[in-house]
Amino acid sequence: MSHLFNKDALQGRMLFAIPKKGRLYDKCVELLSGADIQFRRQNRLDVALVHNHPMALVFLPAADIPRFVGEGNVDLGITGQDMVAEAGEDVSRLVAEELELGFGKCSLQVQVPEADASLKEPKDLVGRKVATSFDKLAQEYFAQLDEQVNAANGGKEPKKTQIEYVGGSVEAACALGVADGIVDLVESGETMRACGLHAIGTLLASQAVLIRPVTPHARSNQSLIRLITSRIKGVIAASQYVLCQYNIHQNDLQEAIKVTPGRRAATVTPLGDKEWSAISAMVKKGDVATVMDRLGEVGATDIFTLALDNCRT
Ligand SMILES: Nc1ncnc2c1ncn2[C@@H]1O[C@H](COP(=O)(O)OP(=O)(O)OP(=O)(O)O)[C@@H](O)[C@H]1O
Ligand SMILES: O=P(O)(O)OC[C@H]1O[C@H](OP(=O)(O)OP(=O)(O)O)[C@H](O)[C@@H]1O
Repeated sequence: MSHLFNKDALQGRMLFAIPKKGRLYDKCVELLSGADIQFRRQNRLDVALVHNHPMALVFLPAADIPRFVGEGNVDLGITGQDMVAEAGEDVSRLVAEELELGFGKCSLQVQVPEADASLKEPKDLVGRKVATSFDKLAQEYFAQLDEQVNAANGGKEPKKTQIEYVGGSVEAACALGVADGIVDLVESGETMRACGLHAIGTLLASQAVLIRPVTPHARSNQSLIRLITSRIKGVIAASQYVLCQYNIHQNDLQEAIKVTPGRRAATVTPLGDKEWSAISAMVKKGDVATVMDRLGEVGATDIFTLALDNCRT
């Protein structure tokens, strides 16, 4: 069998980088399936050829994906916004965010032991030790705080926060005496609480994103990139929206459309009874109950919603 990492096997194929493991992996596989991107990932292989398109999936560490995308080694990629930010300005300026994917939502936060009453805000860590896997972002964040604190001190005995890189299990650093505080990701807060930590500051909020190079590679198959991007947008929209339908009297039509403006515009279909129209419009899943209440108030009848299996936006 020829090796998939052999250049010839990938020749002429659009390359799509996917996190090889971790928090984003399962959601990415689900998304690829929704977009009908068919592949079989062989055990231990980090490249999979796609059966039904001239493309290949490249499974890479989430942290490396911004650079591979920015430098045009791959045509599309999925990673976290935190990873793009941590890759630094030299990389992030080469990366265009095509779409927020609505999963992998978390925040990068400054956390300290709850028991340490001397640490109430991030500035209290100035001059002390902070452990993190996000050393670039933490350096920038604390460099600013150091400057503020030192300026307020009139330049006397300037302090510098020490950022310690750790590759994982960052939450253990305080208990192990490695650091006074940490900068790590928080979603539910369970890990943080289980370790007796609490958050005293936020560096950024993040979610998974579809990214592409700002300057596409000359070899890139632009029409396939557009097709795959549009399919992914459709799968994401279908997961975030429902279709809302109802009937409305002409006198109430304008008010009802204000409640359901749709993504671009609501579809208005005349009914047999000329004074009435049927409306269909996409509504954000989280807004459905309120929108239905409001429609009832403005006189809509026969209001219902339909789940979207897939769509193109
Ligand atoms: N608890 C979480 N909730 C939601 N999204 C998260 C969470 N933790 C991480 N992420 C997102 O997933 C990305 C990858 O994180 P993950 O912890 O899976 O890293 P990894 O180093 O690739 O995998 P592993 O931890 O298995 O080594 C992060 O950059 C972030 O965008
Ligand atoms: O707020 P929570 O919902 O508890 O999530 C936060 C945890 O998730 C991430 O780690 P992950 O579990 O992915 O493993 P890792 O520490 O090996 O990166 C992050 O580093 C936190 O430890």
